[in-house]
Amino acid sequence: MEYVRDGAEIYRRSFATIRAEADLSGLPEDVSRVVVRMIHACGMVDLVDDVRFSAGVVTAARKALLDGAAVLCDAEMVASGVTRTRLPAANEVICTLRDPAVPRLAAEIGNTRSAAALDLWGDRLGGAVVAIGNAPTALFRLLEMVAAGAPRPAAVVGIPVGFIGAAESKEALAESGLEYLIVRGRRGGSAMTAAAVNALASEAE
Ligand SMILES: C/C1=C2N=C(/C=C3N=C(/C(C)=C4\N[C@@](C)([C@@H]5N=C1[C@](C)(CCC(=O)O)[C@H]5CC(=O)O)[C@@](C)(CC(=O)O)[C@@H]4CCC(=O)O)[C@@](C)(CC(=O)O)[C@@H]\3CCC(=O)O)C(C)(C)[C@@H]/2CCC(=O)O
Repeated sequence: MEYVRDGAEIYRRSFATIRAEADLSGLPEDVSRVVVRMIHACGMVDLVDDVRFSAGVVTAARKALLDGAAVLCDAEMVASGVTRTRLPAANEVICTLRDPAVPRLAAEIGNTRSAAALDLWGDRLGGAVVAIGNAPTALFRLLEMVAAGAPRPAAVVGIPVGFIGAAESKEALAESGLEYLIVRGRRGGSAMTAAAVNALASEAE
């Protein structure tokens, strides 16, 4: 069968197609590189219309990663999607969702396991890069924790997907004063979020 078999060539053509079809003209170059990779992960060139970000998010996330910050993820799917070789300082990639304490914590706080898992991030939250790609309740919980005085992360890639709470949690992040990158509305997901972290982690495409 006739198809492209060279991985590097597939990536090159994909990124060229995205840059030809997506209107990236309203984005600063550093954000545009991240959005290209997010589009690459989901195949939707109109995603760019819904991307919102704070002015310093790419600089803040990149500096944090260069300084060795951890990447804190809401779901194993996000953590699995982060390409370790792209991380500049052998950064830890952490997801606490499967910790045996999480179901009990969730019952105690009356929230989902995804939200309760954040309570195990502890001191690692200060200066970290947070990547939330699945659970709106995890993003809400992060904002509650920061509002209650928890250490502030360096940047938040907040792209949970879905119908219940996804849009609202992302709007709340944009209003929080944290450095943020979101996709407004229902769209999001673990693959797109991991792709954003991978773009933030490395200058190279
Ligand atoms: C309500 C939940 C939603 N899940 C979505 C989409 C996907 N979730 C997958 C998987 C495998 C997981 N989802 C959990 C996080 C699970 N999902 C929920 C919760 C019930 C509540 C989260 C919330 O509303 O904020 C949540 C369980 C919890 O108590 O926190 C997961 C932990 C469930 C489990 O396996 O135990 C698990 C995460 C596994 C991991 O660590 O990676 C899907 C693959 C669905 C599937 O299995 O078919 C899919 C992945 C989407 C993605 O790109 O990440 C929604 C749509 C996000 C939804 C929340 C919003 C809504 O409108 O319903």
